[in-house]
Amino acid sequence: MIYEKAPAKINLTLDVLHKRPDGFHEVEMIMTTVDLADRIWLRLTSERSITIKASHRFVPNDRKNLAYQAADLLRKRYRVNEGVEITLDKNIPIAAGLAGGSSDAAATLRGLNRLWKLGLSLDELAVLGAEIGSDVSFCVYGGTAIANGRGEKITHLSPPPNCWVILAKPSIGVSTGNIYGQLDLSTVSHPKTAQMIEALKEGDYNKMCSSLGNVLEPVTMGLHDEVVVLKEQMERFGADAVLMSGSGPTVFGLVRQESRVPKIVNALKGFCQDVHAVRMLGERVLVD
Ligand SMILES: C[C@@](CO)(OP(=O)(O)O)[C@H](O)COP(=O)(O)OP(=O)(O)OC[C@H]1O[C@@H](n2ccc(N)nc2=O)[C@H](O)[C@@H]1O
Ligand SMILES: Nc1ncnc2c1ncn2[C@@H]1O[C@H](COP(=O)(O)OP(=O)(O)O)[C@@H](O)[C@H]1O
Repeated sequence: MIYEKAPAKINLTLDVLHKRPDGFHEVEMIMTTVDLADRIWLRLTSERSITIKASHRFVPNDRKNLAYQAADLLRKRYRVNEGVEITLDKNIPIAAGLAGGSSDAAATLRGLNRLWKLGLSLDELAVLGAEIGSDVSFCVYGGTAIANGRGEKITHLSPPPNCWVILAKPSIGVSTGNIYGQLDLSTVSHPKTAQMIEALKEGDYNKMCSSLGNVLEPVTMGLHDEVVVLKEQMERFGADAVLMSGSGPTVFGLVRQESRVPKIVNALKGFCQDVHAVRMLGERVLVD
């Protein structure tokens, strides 16, 4: 039995440069992993099947599950004859902009590489991950990186300065495809990506806070007032800086001073059920 941790990511920046002929958007985004994670167990089975056991009622337990797709891809590509039972203990909110499914797929790739003794490097797993979804390559490594292309071209960056991250997810779901589809590139205000890279390099917390930006935030906010209200409340309760992650609807607040965290969490819990206070992980997965 092999165990893998599948952490969530947040977007410190998310910029869209243009729409591509293949329908995807060319992005430039800085992501970092946080200490809110799904837990995954992989067990060899004698039958050649892939079985998913998921603890959450909104998570599919068939081939629609991204962890299933990761196992199926590896099995076919490397002609593996063994089967696997994948048990997912979900802690990351679903369809939240936190890459939960992508991280499960990435952890499955890392774990099966060990269980099936395939001897692949993280770089090779990241290339395979891109076939499953745009965020899977980043999740293979974790840590902090800038992603280009449709999200699969990864350049590693310095970890963020230490702070708390408060995540709050309103009880609505958004479709990533729909949010990208409604983006009007003629009106976007681009985030300060270069300044964010400097902030990470210098370990400058205040500069990191003032460099946060996400071009998808106004799109999701235009569709869901809950996200606008949540961002305003988090700012009012005292987070140092607040941004929506990915295509949303999760909003995160950065807080440097530990003593302020419980107050902000309790205030948010008054009107939002899904609130987590976590640390940035910052560092990459240690392998190979
Ligand atoms: C917005 C981001 C930011 O990290 O994350 P989430 O909000 O999902 O966490 C990602 O770009 C989401 O990546 P991911 O969720 O893996 O997307 P995919 O499954 O590859 O694509 C879902 C749909 O989103 C759109 N899409 C995705 C990526 C991209 N660069 N351009 C796009 O236009 C396409 O319509 C695609 O059909
Ligand atoms: N392992 C998984 N965990 C969560 N959702 C999954 C998984 N596999 C497939 N899905 C599907 O992917 C959709 C998006 O889920 P998720 O990855 O949590 O969102 P996001 O990309 O916004 O972070 C869900 O609606 C769910 O049906």
